[in-house]
Amino acid sequence: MRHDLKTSFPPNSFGAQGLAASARAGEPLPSPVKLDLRHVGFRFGSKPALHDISFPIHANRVTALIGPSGCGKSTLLRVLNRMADLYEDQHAEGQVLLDGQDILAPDVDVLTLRRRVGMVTQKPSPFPMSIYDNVAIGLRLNEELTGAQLDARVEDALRRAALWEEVSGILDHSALSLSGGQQQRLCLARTMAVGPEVILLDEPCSALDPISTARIEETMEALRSVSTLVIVTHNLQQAARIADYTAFLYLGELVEFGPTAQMFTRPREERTLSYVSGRMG
Ligand SMILES: Nc1ncnc2c1ncn2[C@@H]1O[C@H](COP(=O)(O)OP(=O)(O)OP(=O)(O)O)[C@@H](O)[C@H]1O
Repeated sequence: MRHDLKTSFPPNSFGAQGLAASARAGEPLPSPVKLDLRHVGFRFGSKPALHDISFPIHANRVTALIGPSGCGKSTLLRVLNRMADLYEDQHAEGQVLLDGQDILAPDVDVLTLRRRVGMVTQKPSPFPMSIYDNVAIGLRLNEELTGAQLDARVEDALRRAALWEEVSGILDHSALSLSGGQQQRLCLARTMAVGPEVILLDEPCSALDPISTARIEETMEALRSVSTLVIVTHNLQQAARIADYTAFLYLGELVEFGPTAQMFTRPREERTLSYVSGRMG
């Protein structure tokens, strides 16, 4: 069933028409599939959390994962760089093809995978070392750079993460002395610095003020030319502003996936319509 937002929503319903207005216009330009999720499932011990999820993540595009709290957004993001490998009782099923190769296969080198698919977690986790070293550590491990080149790359990553102006004079201070929002931007800089092909962002702006949020959104926009981005967000306005594609999850299932403009203006599913109109929280 197709819906016309103009007739489906009462005038004072939660921002649906605003979302429609701010949704990225039209169809995203075609691009190859970077990650292809095929029948992905996930269990915490015997408790299922994701069921039979299949959709493509397009290269050099931003894909937003939206849905009510507990629907499995973070769990799905963690599947994409095999974070769950750290826990014995957590199990993913199905296939996730990265450039055609299944990253859930047992013989995949997880460290190499995580260099290609970087993640910024919801709760910032800076290393207990200086601000500078937090960003430089991955660069030192992966590339041979002179001191000046390293300095330039650290500065560039911190600028893109909208943090440089706050930390340029205290680069040798402990990262743990930063505020929560600053730590989150530091973790974003750390991930971006090594140039992963895919960047997974779990609520990257949840602890940020509006100015930092706008800077991060600009960064995501710019990163699309070099990376593929997957972002979990509760902020539907943000999804509408920055995502080319949106996947709506509910109770561990994929309800609908499509171009963001379509998801916010002409969703195919009644449940998507309820969620984007604020009738389902
Ligand atoms: N370590 C865990 N052990 C057992 N169950 C878990 C664990 N982590 C998450 N879950 C469950 O898995 C389901 C999905 O959780 P997940 O954190 O992925 O949801 P979410 O959509 O990201 O939620 P939120 O928007 O609140 O962050 C929930 O039912 C949650 O209770």
